[in-house]
Formats: sequence, structure tokens, C-alpha cells
Amino acid sequence: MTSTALAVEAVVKKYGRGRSGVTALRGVDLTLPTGSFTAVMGPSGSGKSTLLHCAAGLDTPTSGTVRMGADTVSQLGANKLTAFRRDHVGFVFQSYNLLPTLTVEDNITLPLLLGRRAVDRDWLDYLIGAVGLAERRKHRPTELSGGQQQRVAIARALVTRPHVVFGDEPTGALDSRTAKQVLDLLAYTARTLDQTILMVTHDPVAAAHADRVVFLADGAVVGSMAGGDAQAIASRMSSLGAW
Ligand SMILES: Nc1ncnc2c1ncn2[C@@H]1O[C@H](COP(=O)(O)OP(=O)(O)OP(=O)(O)O)[C@@H](O)[C@H]1O
Repeated sequence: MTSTALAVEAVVKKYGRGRSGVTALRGVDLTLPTGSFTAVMGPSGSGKSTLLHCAAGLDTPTSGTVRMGADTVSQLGANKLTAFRRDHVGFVFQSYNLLPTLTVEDNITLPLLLGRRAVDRDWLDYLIGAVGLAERRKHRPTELSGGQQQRVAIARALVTRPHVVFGDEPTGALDSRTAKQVLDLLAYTARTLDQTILMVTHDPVAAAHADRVVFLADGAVVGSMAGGDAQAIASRMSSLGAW
């Protein structure tokens, strides 16, 4: 039986109030089974980043609930939310956000250090090997290519064995060949490590690496597609008036 890693239920997000207020999400439901790789696409301003931020506990919905594992994330106060994100959520952003003074290995284990958790050496060795950086573990980020730096960020996102890894345009800064390697790595972690992934992207080629693409328009889910190729995803985006 598949379990649910993330459940977003009836999430509404409003910014501001009154006439200048903006409703960015209008009652979004989204369920991610454990080990699934989901891409979120939609026109500019459709609410993709807002959804990612609310789902990941970076922001709080105006109403509705977000559950991850046994926790109702949307009900946690600020301090508990910070600890929850550190211990149970992984992030991969377009900018790699690595600390330049730390080695590859120390960047990867930083979330454990911050959470005062022990480093599982076997898991660390496995991850460094899986992201193809076994020869680079003592190197610093400036000695690595963009793709290698993003692979460090992916290992760092996985090191806590999070409920969900959230990606915000994780390949936005990479050339297409390197982007493919990073996306293949994300798909591999979903398939072989049962890691659940939610990725926001503008790129149909990137979205095609996911098992499912969810389309947002004007703050609402307007459809989804499983197993579509880049062309099918692009034509669905065109029908939403995205291009
Ligand atoms: N902090 C904020 N204050 C007010 N309005 C906001 C804020 N953040 C987002 N919005 C508005 O909410 C709506 C959704 O924005 P969001 O950034 O989630 O869209 P997006 O689909 O990620 O867009 P893009 O693809 O351009 O990054 C937009 O109308 C945006 O202007």
C-alpha cells in the first residue's frame, strides 16, 4: 500500500487585504504518494511558488491544511516550523546556496549539525557516491562546476531522509546536458530511495522527468498529466495561455 508523504488540502493563500489584496491560491488540493516525483507548472503568476512555499512550511496558508508525515505543518508555530523544516524537509533551489568555506562533505552534513543529529557515515558515503562526488568530498564549492554544486545541494537535501524534497527551478541555472544529469538524479532518488519530490519548473523538458505534472492557473489546479513527454506538456501549457 502506498503511503502519503504530503497532503495539501483546500489551501487558500491571500496576500494583503481589501482592494489591494491578492488571492494567490484558491483552494488547492494536492496529494503526493511516498516515492513520487511531481512537477508543478503554470503561467507566470499562477501561484507555483506560493504553493511550494505553503507546502514546504516556508509560508503559512490563510486557510486549509498541509500535512507531512504525522505532522500538520500548517498548524506549527514559527519555532517548531523552523525545526520541522530543518529536520524533515529538503530544498533544492536554482542557486545552490552552498557555504563557500565548507567542503562538499561538510556542506552535505550541515543540516545534521544544525539539528544536533549524528552523521550516519554509511548513508553519507552512499549519498556522496550516488551524486557522483566521491572524488570531490574534500573540495570546496568554488572548485566545482554548476552541475556538481547542484548535486552537492541534492545530497544535502537528502541527508536528513526528509519527508519531501522541494525543488524550485532546480535546473534553471544549468545547461541542458547538465540539467538532464541533475533531473535524472532526482528521478533516481524517487525510484530507488523512495524519496518524494515536488518540483516547480517553467521547463517542459524538466517536467517530463517527473512521474506526474500538475498544472496551475490563476491559483487553482486545472489538470494533471502522468507520463507525458516534453511536447505534450508544452502543448498543455500553451492551452493555458502560458506562451
Ligand atoms: N509577497 C507577496 N505579496 C503580494 N502578492 C504576492 C506575493 N507573492 C506573490 N504574490 C502574488 O501572488 C500571485 C502568485 O504568485 P507566485 O509567485 O506564486 O506565482 P508563480 O506561478 O510562482 O509565478 P512565476 O512563474 O512568475 O514565478 C501573483 O499574482 C503574485 O503577484
